[in-house]
Amino acid sequence: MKSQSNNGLIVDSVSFSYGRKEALKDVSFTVEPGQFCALLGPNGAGKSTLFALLTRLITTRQGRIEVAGHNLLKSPRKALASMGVVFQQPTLDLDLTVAQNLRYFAALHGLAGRDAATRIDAALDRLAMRDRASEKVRALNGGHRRRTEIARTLLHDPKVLLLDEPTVGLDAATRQSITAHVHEITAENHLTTLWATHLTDEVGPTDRLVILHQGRIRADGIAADITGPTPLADRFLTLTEAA
Ligand SMILES: Nc1ncnc2c1ncn2[C@@H]1O[C@H](COP(=O)(O)OP(=O)(O)OP(=O)(O)O)[C@@H](O)[C@H]1O
Repeated sequence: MKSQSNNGLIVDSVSFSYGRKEALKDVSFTVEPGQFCALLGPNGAGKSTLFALLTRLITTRQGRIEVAGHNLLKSPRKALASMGVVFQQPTLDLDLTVAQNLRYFAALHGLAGRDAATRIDAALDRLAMRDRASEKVRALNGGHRRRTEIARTLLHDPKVLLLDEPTVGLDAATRQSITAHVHEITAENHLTTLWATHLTDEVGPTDRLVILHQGRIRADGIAADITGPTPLADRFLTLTEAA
């Protein structure tokens, strides 16, 4: 996989250690534009460490990361500008309305006036949140807060979407609806989406699937090809039981 490039996401031979603790060991995979890729791993697999590297909260010189054709180490601004991120912990201001949260974020990206308003309306429409634009986030349930965050991350027209366990704490129906929204957005806008989760029911048979365990990739391919006739939950247990 050396030195090839695409407009999606490339993770090439990436390793990272916290002191002597190796959290990622020679991790390589690529996600193409238009693809929804589930990054599935149990607690401690290294998902958050990989997200921290992808968003440059931490850095490593071991390996290469490319985002929408931009090398994260050499062109961090362009790489980060191409990226939309939903972190595991919600980052909305609870005392602002949905629209105010989005307006603030748009301003951070240099978007204002009619352009910002149009983008905000379109993003809220996309997540079926337009009728809640003037509600304070504090009044929303967990699912609507997550939708607001996903709408917010679409405002600057990112090419690559990163979502770190975005359904944590939500009920099954809400998780299903948010997963479906993100699949649709990925296909419609030809986005490259990386969705970290430890829940096998969030992975569809046609999804791209990367299974991470103890910092190493245990499987990479289309989910149905990885599982064969075995249910994913069972296959996942087998792959992650092996040390
Ligand atoms: N700051 C840190 N210092 C030392 N070790 C760490 C640190 N952060 C994470 N680790 C270790 O690195 C490994 C990977 O952790 P990471 O949080 O990336 O996994 P994860 O897949 O995101 O798990 P979770 O689903 O529990 O968030 C784990 O063994 C964890 O204990």
